[in-house]
Amino acid sequence: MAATVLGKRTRGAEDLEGLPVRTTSKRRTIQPRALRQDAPAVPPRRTRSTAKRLGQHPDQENDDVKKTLETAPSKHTIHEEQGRSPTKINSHFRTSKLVEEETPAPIVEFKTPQKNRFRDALPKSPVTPRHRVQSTTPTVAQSVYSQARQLFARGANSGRLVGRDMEREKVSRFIEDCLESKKGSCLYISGPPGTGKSAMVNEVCQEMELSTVKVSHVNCVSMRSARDVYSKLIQDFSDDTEEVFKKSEAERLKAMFVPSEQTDKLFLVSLDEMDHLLQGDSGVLQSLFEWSLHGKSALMLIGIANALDLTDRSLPQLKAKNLKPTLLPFLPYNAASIGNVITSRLRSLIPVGVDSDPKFVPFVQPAAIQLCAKKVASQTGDLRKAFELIKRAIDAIEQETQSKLEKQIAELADSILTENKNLSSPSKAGAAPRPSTMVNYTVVTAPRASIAHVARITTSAFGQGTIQRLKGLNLQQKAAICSLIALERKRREFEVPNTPSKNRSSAPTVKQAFDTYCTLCRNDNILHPLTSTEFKDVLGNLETMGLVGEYQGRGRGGTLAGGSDVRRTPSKSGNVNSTPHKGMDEQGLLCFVSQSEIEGQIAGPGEGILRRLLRGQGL
Ligand SMILES: Nc1ncnc2c1ncn2[C@@H]1O[C@H](COP(=O)(O)OP(=O)(O)OP(=O)(O)O)[C@@H](O)[C@H]1O
Repeated sequence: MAATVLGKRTRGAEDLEGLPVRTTSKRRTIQPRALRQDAPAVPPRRTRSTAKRLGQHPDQENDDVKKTLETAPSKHTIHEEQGRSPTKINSHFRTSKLVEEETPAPIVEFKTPQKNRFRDALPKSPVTPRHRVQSTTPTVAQSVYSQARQLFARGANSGRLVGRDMEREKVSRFIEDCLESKKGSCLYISGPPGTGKSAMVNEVCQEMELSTVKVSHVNCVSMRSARDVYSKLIQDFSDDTEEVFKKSEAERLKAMFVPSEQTDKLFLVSLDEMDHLLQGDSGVLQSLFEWSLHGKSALMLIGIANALDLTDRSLPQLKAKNLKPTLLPFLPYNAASIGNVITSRLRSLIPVGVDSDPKFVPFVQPAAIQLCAKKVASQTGDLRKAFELIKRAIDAIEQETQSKLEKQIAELADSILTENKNLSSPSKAGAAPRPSTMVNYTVVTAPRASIAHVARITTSAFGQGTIQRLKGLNLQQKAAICSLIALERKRREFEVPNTPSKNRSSAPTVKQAFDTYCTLCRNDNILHPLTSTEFKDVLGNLETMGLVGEYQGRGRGGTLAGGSDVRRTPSKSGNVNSTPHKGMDEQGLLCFVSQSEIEGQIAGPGEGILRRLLRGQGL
């Protein structure tokens, strides 16, 4: 027996000779080739060139090799050897001293394989996905509408604030004055939610040179208690760890904000939603205001909340001490300002260099923006609400466009199948219009949300159904709706059934609506009609309520309700304020109220008049 490097005892050549061959294990019966006396040595491989050098014909050489291979143990034998455990092979070679001497083979190092042979076969072990992997359809997920939607998502950073120049100026001046005088002060900004207070303070602070000032923006909603504000300010401003155990946080802050000695250090603290601090210890807010209004103050304090009189009401001691913060109220946005913000955000999506009409607004038609703006301005003036509505309008037009495309594709597939069936007819496949896909649309060409989309959305968003709004109408407003419904019904009756008619895809104009209204009113002197201007004002009011809307034309695959008109002629699209007025007589008009809805709401005074108008006799 001989020992292997690993100390395992293996059988030497001598031992092998004396031992009986076990027939049960085939592997063990096979002797190493080197030990087999009958095994001829495998000649070294020779190439054609070496054969030539030796003066042999290459084919003769091949013959020799063939013969040798016939007599030599087959490759299989070698495989069998290779199939052995490397440890065994290793020990085998070490014990074959004789062989080593005769044929000095290169030392081959056999590594003991790890148990798991294929452990490292893959660079990363595969993991079975736990959830269904969803493949998103690029046409929908990455459509051109996505970027528009993102612009109106909550917290989206979408460029500089639009308008609010006076407020911007006041905030900047407050900070500049403090910097110049090297003295702190206090500014209290109030206003309803979504009026741009926080955004304005952040923007001004970012745009100003405040490298010499220590700045901290605190959102008081995120503070668990009023005292947490102290901790936050200490954390942001103080690097003096020595005083931690000597003084309270309030004392340390006071020493910083009202320094006993003259110092150039200035601190800027903005407290957003600061009314939250009043729920707990109002002393914290009181102290901060007092420090900022102190004669030696180094604290520029900007407090932000909704209530205009918060400082007077909740911090009465300030008044008692004759300390008055500068007040800056942010008034709610009016319809024009809301419209401007939305328009400017949408227009920011038009790529630089794209030649477009300066009045063109992508994704949402100007009239629809105006309706949204008017709606929001009449309710809260909260820009966030307006953004939400526009986002939903974009969703709606995207879905509508997508389903239209799918319908077109289905129709195209149908027509191809029909043509294939009828092989005798010449193929028109080449002539069939190819439906475009969502990815083919650009910011400029994508169908836009219309006033009808926004009307539908505002109706559900403001929780007031059509019925509710109809109830609040006066007689003339109801009369206008009744005559519009009568006119539309009459137009439908004149249409030839089952033929795509021009009439069906167009809407009555404002002029037609007015003429109809006058005709119906004068019929048996039912009602004294309004003048044209008065009638248009009535339509304007109804439009603001989302009961009627401007017809936007058919455009690219547009529908009566939500069609897109990508590039309308300036004369039509120039009407940013979509309220019908003089010169807009040819403007198409849509009524979003159905006959059954108005019928249910015309009970009471003037019911007879309205019913007769609705019947449309004499048209
Ligand atoms: N003039 C503007 N131009 C563009 N975006 C604006 C404008 N005003 C407000 N916004 C946007 O409206 C959203 C709400 O603004 P902000 O948070 O500043 O309102 P706020 O008055 O502080 O409301 P709250 O009182 O609820 O905190 C933000 O996304 C902001 O970017």
